[in-house]
Amino acid sequence: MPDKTASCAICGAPEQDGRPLVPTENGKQVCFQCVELCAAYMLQSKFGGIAAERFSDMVKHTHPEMLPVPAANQPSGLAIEQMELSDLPTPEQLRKELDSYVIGQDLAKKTLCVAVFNHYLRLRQSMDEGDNVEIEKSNILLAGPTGSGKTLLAKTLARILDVPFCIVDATTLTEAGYVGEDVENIVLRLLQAADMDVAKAERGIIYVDEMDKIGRKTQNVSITRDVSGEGVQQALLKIIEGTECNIPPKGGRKHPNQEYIRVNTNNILFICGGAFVGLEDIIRKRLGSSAMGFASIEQDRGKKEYTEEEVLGKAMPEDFFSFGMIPELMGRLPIFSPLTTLTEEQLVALLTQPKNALVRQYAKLLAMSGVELIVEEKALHAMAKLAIDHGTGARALRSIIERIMLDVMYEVPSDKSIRSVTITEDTVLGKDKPVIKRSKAAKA
Ligand SMILES: Nc1ncnc2c1ncn2[C@@H]1O[C@H](COP(=O)(O)OP(=O)(O)OP(=O)(O)O)[C@@H](O)[C@H]1O
Ligand SMILES: [Zn+2]
Repeated sequence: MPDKTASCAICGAPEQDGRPLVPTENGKQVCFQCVELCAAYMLQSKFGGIAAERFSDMVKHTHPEMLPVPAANQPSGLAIEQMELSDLPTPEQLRKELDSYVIGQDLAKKTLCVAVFNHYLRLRQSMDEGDNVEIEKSNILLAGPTGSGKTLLAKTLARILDVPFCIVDATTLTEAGYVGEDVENIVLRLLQAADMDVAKAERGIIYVDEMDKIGRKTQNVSITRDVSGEGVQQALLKIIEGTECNIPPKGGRKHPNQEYIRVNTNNILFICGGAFVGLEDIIRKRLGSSAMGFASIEQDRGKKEYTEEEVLGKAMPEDFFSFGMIPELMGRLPIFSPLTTLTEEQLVALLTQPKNALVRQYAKLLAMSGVELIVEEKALHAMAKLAIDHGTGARALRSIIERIMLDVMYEVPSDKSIRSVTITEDTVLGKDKPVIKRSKAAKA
């Protein structure tokens, strides 16, 4: 056992708040933060940021006593069920937190924060007895182009609230009895994300992606059953509106004589997302050319043109019917918010501003070898333009920057003389190499 006056052999921090130091083989001790830092560094350099993040997540569960004590009054990190009403982050606080991870998408952020806040108010209320005004669950539908941040928004909110979260691809689901994934399995996923803690899972968030791909195909004259369409929507509907599920603990097919875990989906918040390509046109058409069309007389007289976000913001349930969405399901997704295509400026911001922005990640990796990374403004714009050409939103940025940084990341660790690396517009366009500065000693 470490003695009372022990301190970390790496950073010198004393043992505090009953957080034990980790004994090493030579009799010294290190603090857990240093252990975690080293492990995260090794994982990150070998397997990337995801591995490091997973490791941190795992530590949270296996060694909660080792973690820094959360600062008082900090909204994030507290389990919802332990929160006093005054501790529940307000929509405004949620929004601020989201802003440090997600660029743009103002309307979606606002809508989500209000909806999520109300959802957890509802949850608290259902725990109070003798109440008779029942607040209905408000699941959320997000529509917007691929790589615009739908999944990121849902995931980030779940992390801020510290509730279990899982992502499900709607196209992999089938109704019970068909080949594919049973809809109930998505509840199992959430349960797994909650470490099989049923009470915790029942307060979690499930993000269902690719909702626009499970439309019923009425136009289809085929006599084969519509396995991926309406049936899946019906099955989803049941879970979304709230039902008692019997989950086989190992997943897969149900067997008789198997023990099930009962999970009630009443308080699980569903956020559904899809690209819904063409939605904007459908809404413009419905609203009529006199109201918003390109050739409208008002517009000729100088009335402003409606933006993508403004038009999508006027979406009604019936606009989704032409995607084959069944009315009952739309009725269970009463809150809707559009996301917009990220602009060049927003993509540039995305590269540099969020806490885990790509450029920041590379800068940090290089800094660990004592090398400074400089990315010129023009280079950032060139990357954004390339990403726009790809048409996959922010998703293209990662592969673009990875390609640019490959040689640098390869060379730097074995060349101790390198002091800084500058990425120019020409580097991005493939016309030139990154500009590398070396220390004077090495030059001479
Ligand atoms: N608005 C944004 N702000 C910051 N990062 C973003 C934003 N949009 C997308 N990204 C980045 O791009 C990646 C893909 O985004 P995301 O998975 O949220 O897209 P999506 O809208 O869900 O697309 P899809 O419909 O294809 O699932 C994310 O990992 C995220 O880092
Ligand atoms: Zn230390």
